[in-house]
Amino acid sequence: RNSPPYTLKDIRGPPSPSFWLGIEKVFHHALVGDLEFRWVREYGPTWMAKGCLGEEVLWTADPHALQYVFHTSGYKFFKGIVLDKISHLTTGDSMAVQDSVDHQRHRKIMNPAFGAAQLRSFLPAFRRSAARLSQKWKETIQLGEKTDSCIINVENTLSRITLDVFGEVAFDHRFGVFDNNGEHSELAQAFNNLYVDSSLHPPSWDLIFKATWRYLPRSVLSCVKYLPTKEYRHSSTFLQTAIRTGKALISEKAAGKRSGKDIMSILLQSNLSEDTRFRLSDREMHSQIAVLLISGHSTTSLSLTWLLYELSKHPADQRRIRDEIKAARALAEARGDDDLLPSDLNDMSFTNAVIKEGLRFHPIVPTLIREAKEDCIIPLAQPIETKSGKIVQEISILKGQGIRGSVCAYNRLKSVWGEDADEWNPDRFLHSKKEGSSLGVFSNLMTFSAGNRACIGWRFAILEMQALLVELIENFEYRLPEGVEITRLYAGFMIPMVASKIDEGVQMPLQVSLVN
Ligand code: HEM
Repeated sequence: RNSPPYTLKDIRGPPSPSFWLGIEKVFHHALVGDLEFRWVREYGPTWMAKGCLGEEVLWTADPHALQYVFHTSGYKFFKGIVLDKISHLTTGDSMAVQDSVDHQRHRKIMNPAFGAAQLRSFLPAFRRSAARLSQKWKETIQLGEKTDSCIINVENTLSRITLDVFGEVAFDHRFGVFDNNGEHSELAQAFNNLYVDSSLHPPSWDLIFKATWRYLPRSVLSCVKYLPTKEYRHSSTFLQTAIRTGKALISEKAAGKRSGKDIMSILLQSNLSEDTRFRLSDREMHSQIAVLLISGHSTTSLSLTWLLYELSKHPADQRRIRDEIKAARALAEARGDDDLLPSDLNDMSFTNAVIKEGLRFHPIVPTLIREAKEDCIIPLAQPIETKSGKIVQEISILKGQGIRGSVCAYNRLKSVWGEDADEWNPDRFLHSKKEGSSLGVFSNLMTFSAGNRACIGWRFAILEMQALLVELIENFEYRLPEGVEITRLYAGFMIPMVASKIDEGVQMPLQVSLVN
């Protein structure tokens, strides 16, 4: 080592506006990414910022630091008491709150349901739901004043169709949310505004309250769910609904009413291990349904929503995708196939480059939170200057210190993506020399995280995005409506809202026209 290990105290970063709130309040009110992009410009890809009660937190977008924290260090970092507790409130004893050996046990049972071959069998269901969505938009347009175009809140319909298709492929169950706007679905109601209620613009008292959790005994923390605020009430209601739904689905399967190749059936099958130590308990199994519901549909629908937003600003890219679809369809027809196969979707190089650029530009999980379980040294790819002017290439972290992995800032690092990293340019993925990924599970992006806790559903998400995007670009053109300003806010996920209509909740109104 050519320099002594520097601790968090030595690392430069933005000044803290207050001891009580640190940068937390400002962070939760800023447009997603704006502060982190600015801090990277000012301090380099690694900096220190104080959280509530003066807590020193290391923020990093540095590829080596991210690789170490999320991948090579194994289970040396966990999500921290606050995130664990919040995840527990909404997903019970799911894999999202497990650590070390238990987490490995959960992943082992879940993995078979997310293999590439298994996922390919979901494509017809994705394509059917894409066709339903497209039919619905056509009807909406034809009923409108102009008959060839109208403004559609694409976020709302995408979120409902992805929940329905998730019910089908994950549980062999029809939630029926898409057709009736979710009015008769207890589950859809439980989802309604879940993220906004729980995480948008948290009040100061709550940020400070959460910062005290690390000092509270577990018995006190277990009472948090009874707090009469929107966040805690809504999270508990969601969990109860999801667990009730899970129990009903599992008993239907046990009674032989449903069977098949859906995710739940494979999970139940893979939980039949002879050795009970490797099985999931009933409670863990029900909780898995909650985590799958939370992570399995709004993630994809929000990512697609942001992608359509970006395409609305880049009509030439829409045309290029449409040309590619035409060529792929011609090949499929020549083969005698009615629809595109997974291999056709994978061969559409520009369309896939657009999906990658969308995931790079708008990662819906913009920041990942971790806490060190033991002292360790974090390596840096890009050296930084300390407060005393030393240039350092590693930082010493103590047990209990917090880390924020800045996915949005890493995804725009010039050293990784080139000088035009802040611009939308799908072609970068066509011309990049390096194939495969060196960080994360997909295309060198951190969007699905990395290592043993990386997104288990990333292949699922890509296939579903391909299937929906092809339908939605083949049939429609998108533009931003006049005078509408979309804003990116943090509510657990990066959500879109209309700047002047925050009180209307999550939405992405786009001008959608029929393709001539
Ligand atoms: C574009 C869509 C998606 C994105 C951007 C995304 C992103 C992520 C990220 C960043 C994590 C890591 C969170 C952390 O470590 O704090 C994660 C975990 C997870 N994701 Fe996804 N996800 C997507 C789609 C999906 C889908 C479709 C499923 C299920 C079908 C899914 C299931 C999960 C699960 C179960 C975990 C927890 C894994 C664990 O703790 O081991 N995700 N996802």
